[in-house]
Amino acid sequence: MAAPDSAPHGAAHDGATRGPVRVAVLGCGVVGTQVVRLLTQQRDDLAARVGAPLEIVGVAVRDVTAPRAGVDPALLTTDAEALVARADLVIEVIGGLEPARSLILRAIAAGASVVTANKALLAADGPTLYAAAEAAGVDLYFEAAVAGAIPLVRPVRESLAGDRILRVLGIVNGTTNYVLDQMATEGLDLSTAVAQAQQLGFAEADPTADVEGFDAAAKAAILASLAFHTRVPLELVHREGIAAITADDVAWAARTGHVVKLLAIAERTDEGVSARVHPALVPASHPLAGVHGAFNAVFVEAEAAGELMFYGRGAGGAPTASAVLGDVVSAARHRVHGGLGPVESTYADLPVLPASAALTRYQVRLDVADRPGVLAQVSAVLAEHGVSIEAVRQAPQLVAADPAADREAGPGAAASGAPASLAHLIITTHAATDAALSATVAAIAELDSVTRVVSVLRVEGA
Ligand SMILES: NC(=O)c1ccc[n+]([C@@H]2O[C@H](COP(=O)([O-])OP(=O)(O)OC[C@H]3O[C@@H](n4cnc5c(N)ncnc54)[C@H](O)[C@@H]3O)[C@@H](O)[C@H]2O)c1
Ligand SMILES: N[C@@H](CCO)C(=O)O
Ligand code: NA
Repeated sequence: MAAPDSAPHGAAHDGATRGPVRVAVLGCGVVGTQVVRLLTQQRDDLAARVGAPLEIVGVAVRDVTAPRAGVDPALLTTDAEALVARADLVIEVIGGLEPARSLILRAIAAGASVVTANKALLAADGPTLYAAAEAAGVDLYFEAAVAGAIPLVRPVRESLAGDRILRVLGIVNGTTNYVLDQMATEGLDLSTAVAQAQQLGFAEADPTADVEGFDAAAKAAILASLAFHTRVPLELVHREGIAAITADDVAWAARTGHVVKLLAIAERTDEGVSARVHPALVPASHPLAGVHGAFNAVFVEAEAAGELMFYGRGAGGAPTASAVLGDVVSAARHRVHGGLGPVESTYADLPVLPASAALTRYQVRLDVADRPGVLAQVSAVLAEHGVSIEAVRQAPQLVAADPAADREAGPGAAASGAPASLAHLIITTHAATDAALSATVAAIAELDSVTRVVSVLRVEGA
């Protein structure tokens, strides 16, 4: 059958059209440049896979004079609003809430399908976008928003749609994994490693989003919502970043057979669902401990499927563009042949529990006076709070050699005049709630024999 001359316009899903699918790209930074490159270089393959050519009708940028390798300057425009009105398919790779949200809504209202990599926006206001797309009968795809190149959104939404997902656990932020890995293997400090991640194109425009766990929390909210068919708002995702992780934490992790990782965990229990992001000690023998650089890895546990592991590049221009292009092909095929991708599924509407209810093991490191009865005092506090000890290890610690530690040791320690015998206690607990552990640690810190609570880290994956 000969292709008609007219291009598919607006929400035309009649399957009769075979003209080019008009594609607008919004944003031409790390990801956008690679999206344009792939759209250009893979033009013939993409046309064959879609069933019609993909025609780039424009690339919206802030500054048309900035050099962009491999992007035809004639395509650049600063008028994103006019551009979306001329497209059948809009790729949003600007990031952030505005103007991305308004442009996506404008595109949807004009009948265009949308592909976005914007987890911040989806986690903050996904339901508005999903509802608009569903009402307009267009696709909204976002594989690149979670774990970059790794197919994860599609498997959770589609491949596992017949199963019951119980848990999602993994590393979903490439920047923080890169940083923690560089601290562990190269001895770099946090800020140097973050600067490297920025240069390599892994980090968000504001890398605080990575370091403070906002990026991972957004991904956890998206994953939990998809996995449990329940809206899990970003505000209910417990979030701790890696800013407080020290070289000392990383070194002690290694000494105790662990690696520090920033984990995102979404769980379903009989009571409801929860999502949390925090650094955790992972046993060196666990597969997640072997995830280096900006790689991501996610375990999905489903009732019938059992445990599945997804691994690959979670950040970077080309890997992220790969996920964007996969979505572009799906959405463009629907423009050409008819059909729609999955819509938001929230029918289960399970209670979203505070993550403080989650049970985890902890490792608590303390500087204590090395004298009889100290261990008994510390153990008594744990017992009083119902926190059960799994293991205790003691190591000599020359705390008096560290002036900062002397200051923190407080007047009591100074009065004792003590170059004293100090020890480092590493206590691993059995599973406890956040609330029980926090109360325990506060009480331990009050003991005269405890000069410093050095760190409290969760232990996962054992
Ligand atoms: N970089 C990655 O590894 C990665 C991975 C997965 C997802 N993402 C997501 O992809 C999106 C883009 O990320 P990035 O790393 O390419 O960011 P980037 O900062 O490199 O690129 C964004 C571009 O958008 C431009 N822009 C800003 N406002 C604009 C406007 N009003 N009109 C047109 N252009 C505008 C900026 O000038 C910039 O060039 C974000 O949502 C990000 O979270 C990035
Ligand atoms: N800044 C993000 C990009 C991928 O979403 C990361 O480091 O993982
Ligand atoms: Na992905």
